[in-house]
Amino acid sequence: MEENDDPKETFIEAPRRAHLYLAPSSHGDGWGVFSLKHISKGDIVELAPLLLRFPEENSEVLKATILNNYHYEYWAWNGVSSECQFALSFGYMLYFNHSAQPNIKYQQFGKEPDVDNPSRAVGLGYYALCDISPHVELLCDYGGPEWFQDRGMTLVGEQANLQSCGGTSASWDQAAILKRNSSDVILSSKLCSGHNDNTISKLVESHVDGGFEIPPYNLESLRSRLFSSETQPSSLGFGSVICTENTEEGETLEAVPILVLLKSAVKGSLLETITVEWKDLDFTKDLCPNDIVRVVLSEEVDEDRSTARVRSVTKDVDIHETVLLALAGNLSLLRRSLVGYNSRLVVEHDKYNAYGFLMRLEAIGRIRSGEQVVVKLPEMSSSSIDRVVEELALTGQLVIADLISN
Ligand SMILES: C[S@@+](CC[C@H](N)C(=O)[O-])C[C@H]1O[C@@H](n2cnc3c(N)ncnc32)[C@H](O)[C@@H]1O
Repeated sequence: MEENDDPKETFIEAPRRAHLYLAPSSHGDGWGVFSLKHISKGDIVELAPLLLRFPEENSEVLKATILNNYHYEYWAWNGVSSECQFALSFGYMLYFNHSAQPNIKYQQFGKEPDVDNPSRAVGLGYYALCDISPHVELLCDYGGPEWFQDRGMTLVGEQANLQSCGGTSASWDQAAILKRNSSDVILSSKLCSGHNDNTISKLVESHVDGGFEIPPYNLESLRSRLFSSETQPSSLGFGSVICTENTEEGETLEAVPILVLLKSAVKGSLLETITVEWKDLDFTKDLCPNDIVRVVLSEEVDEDRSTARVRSVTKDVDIHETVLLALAGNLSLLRRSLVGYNSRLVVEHDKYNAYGFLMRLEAIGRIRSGEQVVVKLPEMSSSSIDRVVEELALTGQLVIADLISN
């Protein structure tokens, strides 16, 4: 490789602790996940909790939105039979693209909840199947081409000259690297969601021992997690989002792509706890002339349920009918508060498609390294969350849970 071809030169200064970043993928026209640093075979590349157990009607809701392209499915015992349930992940794992020659694979930590053990919670950890060079896209196997066929999508990138474990030649995804430049690379620069090496080794140990049980969020703990003005982070687990370096007023703590959902789709579901409404946000530009935004939805294209396919469609809707969801990175795990906050969410970008919007977390005042990051949230959002958590407490549903109790 020629010296001036060094792909690293086209990147923004490496961030401090976050090794993963998002950039345009060579697999499809959306984002993909890349690593700034060399990853060794067996390393855990990402670890995040799962939001589990969507009630059946919410699973249908999920399928009718863009989240149909992002959820995980798992089988849970309902006391009589096993049933298919939906789960959503946090962190960057939401943005891993598919390859039949994957270089990462997931491992589940913790055991799924069931009727006898409703307090269990689960996390996912992705680990490297082989050594992976910096700036090579991290790709997992969605379970074959059927995943794309079911959604009426075209699978791309299988012939690309990629480094993968089963792959042949190139150690760099050259085409993708040349396509990128610093302005379209998103770095998770200054946050970590409370997991550290110690947490990871404990998780791995627990898994080897056959799983563990975790206390669920109940009404009280969820409310305090999201709305408390308490500034002391919990020592372990995913509950607290911590700033990893000194940050000045107005600087970006993290920027992630967001998904746009219809408000009617999330109302009353678990998703309501992790979404933000347009009116809760600050906008850096006049984004939506005529208040119209393009949303990606799903629709069933076959009446026969045994062969039903769901495909993505776009629709122009009024922004007041929509909510935004930021699952990648740490934004959905932030503690939200009406008081004692030190950051705010800002929406930035001039495109309206599902891959275009960026949600940026900006520091209000100076934030020191090690400090918990708390985001400002207007009062109205808390009432809807109260309703949801009360319902959850009544039905014993799990919400995002710490993987390790303190
Ligand atoms: C879980 S998301 C992955 C992140 C996505 N690229 C994004 O920007 O949001 C799954 C979606 O990524 C795209 N995708 C993933 N792997 C692909 C592949 N090998 N070929 C084409 N599209 C792919 C499809 O649009 C799919 O619905």
